[in-house]
Amino acid sequence: MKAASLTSLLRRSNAASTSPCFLRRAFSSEAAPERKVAILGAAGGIGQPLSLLMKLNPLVSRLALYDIAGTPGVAADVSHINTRSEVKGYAAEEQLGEALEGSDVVIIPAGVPRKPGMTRDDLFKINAGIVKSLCEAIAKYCPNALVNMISNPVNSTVPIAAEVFKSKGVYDERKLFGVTTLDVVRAKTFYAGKAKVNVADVNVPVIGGHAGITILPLFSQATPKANLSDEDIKALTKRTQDGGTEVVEAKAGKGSATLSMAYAGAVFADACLKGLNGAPDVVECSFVQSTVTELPFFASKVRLGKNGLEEVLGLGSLSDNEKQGLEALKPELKSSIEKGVAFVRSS
Ligand SMILES: NC(=O)c1ccc[n+]([C@@H]2O[C@H](COP(=O)([O-])OP(=O)(O)OC[C@H]3O[C@@H](n4cnc5c(N)ncnc54)[C@H](O)[C@@H]3O)[C@@H](O)[C@H]2O)c1
Ligand SMILES: O=C(O)C[C@H](O)C(=O)O
Repeated sequence: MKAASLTSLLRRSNAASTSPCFLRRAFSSEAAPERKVAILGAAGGIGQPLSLLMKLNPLVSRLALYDIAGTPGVAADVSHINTRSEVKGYAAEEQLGEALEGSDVVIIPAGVPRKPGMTRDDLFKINAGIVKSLCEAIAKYCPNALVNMISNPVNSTVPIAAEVFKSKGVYDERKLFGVTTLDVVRAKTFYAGKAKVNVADVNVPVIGGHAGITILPLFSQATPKANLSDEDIKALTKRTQDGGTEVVEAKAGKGSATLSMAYAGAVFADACLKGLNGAPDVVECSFVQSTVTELPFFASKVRLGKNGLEEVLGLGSLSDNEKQGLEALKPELKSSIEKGVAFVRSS
């Protein structure tokens, strides 16, 4: 596939929230401001295709690729692509500061993935420490950057990041995002298949968190409307909640979703960049600090703008099953959030 057609794919994926007139300006690199994006974990299963997709994004002028292993090869490879951004690879911990300095957006897919039989929470032991140390560096070198947290368990790693930033005196809730876009991507794909509508026209909000039943797709708000039975909606909900496990099992020990996640991560980072650049009506779902429920963090539709998170949007009206799903997810989400907070406070 030619680079031009991949970038137009990214363009189309966000077309619902932007006017065609804006798109013409935003995707002309001459008009776009300088923006640095850093990817931490850039040589991994997600990191590599995500690096490729961010290299294809004309809103990026500098791309910093950081990993503790394998970065030089990935950076050299990606840097040969004839698109706007200048690529630099950073391979060792002492180079992390330089990788981060001046970043507008930092994307974090660093950490271990699941194997069959594991929950996302089983990754906490290893990934909590990785995320904590990376966030300490972000607090030091680019405290104003928007942080896009991909590393699992997202329900805990986002609170970990918040606590680290608070402890360093740099926390700004408008800058921290748990990336739940893959849940939306899946919900759209599965809904389009069942409803037999064009997937490019589909919108489905997904709320809650990013693990099992904490992932709550709101198919009652899906558009275009389709006359699906309760059984169909239940099956779609379960498939969306189990989407990650479906991939983990299919990969049979060789990791979890990487390509679809790279796509989802690129869509969300693109939305952050558009917001920073002043595009109107940039709306995505994300796991953020929130007051829409009694939980301190929650995924819902959010509006992105020049300062990052401009507005956490309400949940809208829920079906009875969705209301039950919302109450059912709260205890698990609460305990995952508390686990992340406690990890930082006790260390
Ligand atoms: N949010 C989501 O929807 C979503 C989707 C898929 C995967 N994930 C998560 O993303 C993470 C990465 O998955 P993957 O498949 O890319 O794993 P991977 O093992 O293929 O890659 C992880 C990369 O992180 C690097 N890394 C480890 N410690 C690091 C550190 N301290 N600093 C910088 N880099 C470091 C490794 O060297 C490796 O290259 C996992 O935790 C996975 O569960 C999240
Ligand atoms: O399922 C996983 O472990 C990875 C990721 O969270 C996903 O949803 O694919």
